[in-house]
Amino acid sequence: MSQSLNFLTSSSPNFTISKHSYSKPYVPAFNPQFPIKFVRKSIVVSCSDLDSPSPSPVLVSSNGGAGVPEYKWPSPADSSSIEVDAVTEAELKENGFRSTRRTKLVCTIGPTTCGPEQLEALAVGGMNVARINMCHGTREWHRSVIERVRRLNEEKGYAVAIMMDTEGSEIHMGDLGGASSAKAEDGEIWTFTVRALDSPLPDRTINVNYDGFAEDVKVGDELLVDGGMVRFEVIEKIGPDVKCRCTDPGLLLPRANLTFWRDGSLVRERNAMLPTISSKDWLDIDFGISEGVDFIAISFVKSAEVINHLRSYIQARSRDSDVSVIAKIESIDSLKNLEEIIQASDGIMVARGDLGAQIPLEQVPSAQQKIVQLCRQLNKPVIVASQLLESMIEYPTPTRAEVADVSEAVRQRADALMLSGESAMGQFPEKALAVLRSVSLRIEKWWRDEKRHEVMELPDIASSFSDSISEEICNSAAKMANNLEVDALFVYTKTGHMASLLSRCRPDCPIFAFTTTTSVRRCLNLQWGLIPFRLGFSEDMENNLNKTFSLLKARGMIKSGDLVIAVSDMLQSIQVMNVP
Ligand SMILES: Nc1ncnc2c1ncn2[C@@H]1O[C@H](COP(=O)(O)OP(=O)(O)O)[C@@H](O)[C@H]1O
Ligand SMILES: C=C(OP(=O)(O)O)C(=O)O
Ligand SMILES: [K+]
Ligand SMILES: [Mg+2]
Repeated sequence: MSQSLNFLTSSSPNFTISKHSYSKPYVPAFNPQFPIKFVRKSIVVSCSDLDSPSPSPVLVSSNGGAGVPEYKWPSPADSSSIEVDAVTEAELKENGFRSTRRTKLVCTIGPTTCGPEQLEALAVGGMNVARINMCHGTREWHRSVIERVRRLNEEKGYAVAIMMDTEGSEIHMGDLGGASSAKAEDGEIWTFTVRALDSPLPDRTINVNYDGFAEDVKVGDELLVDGGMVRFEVIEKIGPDVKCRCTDPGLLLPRANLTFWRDGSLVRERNAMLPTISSKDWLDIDFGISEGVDFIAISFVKSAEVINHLRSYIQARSRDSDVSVIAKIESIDSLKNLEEIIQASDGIMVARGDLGAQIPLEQVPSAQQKIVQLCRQLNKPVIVASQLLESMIEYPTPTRAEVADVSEAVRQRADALMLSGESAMGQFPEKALAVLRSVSLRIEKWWRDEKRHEVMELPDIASSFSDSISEEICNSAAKMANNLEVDALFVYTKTGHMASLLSRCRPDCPIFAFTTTTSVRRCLNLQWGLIPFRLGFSEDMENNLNKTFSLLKARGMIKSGDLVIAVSDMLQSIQVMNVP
């Protein structure tokens, strides 16, 4: 029979506890405003209806470790079962709590990964979120990807969430008349035109999507493709055609972003007035809502206003769905209005591709650090995106510099890392994902081994007294978890808020987040350190804990003696206990 300490927020004298034996003194760092009552009581494990083992995904074939392991998910979940994704469950069983990965992984799906087998390989490889980029492909293509991911989740027990990324209305090239790329050589003259041309396009001709392009550029301007991957100088304007000489050769990719620079600064003429959400974007957003995507990422956000507008639009369109809105930080304006944008959004993407085309490249790392830090302070998940493993589009191993870049993002405790071209059209999507996974695990292990608890000033963000209590509880529980070296934090949360507050503290142990709805569970996929479970639970915490213990034990995910700390948003308490 195990003991638990129930810390209620009412008045009582001091009490000391320690791991397992409760003998070593430990003083929890509670806010003195909330005197704590420590109630010593035991938990009775006699939930007869729950004691029977619940189904778990069965590994049908592992393919000798070479291919995609095949899992079969048994009968649909009933009210007494617990749902966790098959990959996490296998990891937990194999490696135990401590070594589960904390940093989440997002993969852009494209031509090389849209098939069911490739999607499954990514799911097995640790993809938490699949991103579809509405810049490319047709809605039918995207719909089929969404359907395949959904089917995998249902049939094989994964929990991959879906993020739809809007095109935005910045200037970009056309689709190269169907070619997958075009090489621009030094000194070559290319024509950039706003004329609607039929495919195949004349040689060395590029369509531009923005009608004002030919009027806005001036002879002598520098034209940057993809933030400088290829550069041209404008040498002549002939009506709708702009002749340019290539000054930095490189590969032109379909629909690549275009910026133009004059006297060393980005030119923002009428293109700066283009709406953040274009009419095509609105149709894509309608598509995303009706397909029930989990996240909508908005490109080139300039201010909080557009995010607020989109939110009310989503609410009006679908009262019962909760699509999370992710703001992409990739423009000068978004940097100016950073805090208000973060406050207004459900999450942020550091979209370094376009950001690096709008501010000097050497400013991108400090901008990233600042955004990641601010997001954590304001409790919003943050994704670091673009070119993390760019060379792996072509090569099976990353460069040392790329590994260092990934490590740095992990070290900054970003919630998630994202693959773009590496997984969308590269030759080694699974290998690239494996690199993200192994580098994340290595850095996370290193800081645990070195006891590098992240000390960060976390400002109070609560807007009500009740929220303040939740926040204090989570801060204290996370600190206790580190000091007591517990095996896991458990959080019972209906909206996911309390789970995110724990994640914000970046504790040393994994956070098992139990939530009642599938949509909340999928959204938690993006947040650092959270292992989301779907579980029916009641207001009765003791019952919830017993139920969870027996279900998890039956599945081999925890064992007697494991030390856990449990918090919930129904009963504002912290409980410390060994699994009975
Ligand atoms: N749905 C798709 N269909 C075809 N190609 C795609 C698709 N999604 C992504 N890609 C390819 O992968 C590359 C990298 O993806 P991403 O970074 O999302 O787009 P972008 O390069 O436009 O910013 C794209 O440039 C494009 O070549
Ligand atoms: C992620 C980004 O956006 P997209 O790939 O849509 O251009 C980026 O610019 O870094
Ligand atoms: K996009
Ligand atoms: Mg971008």
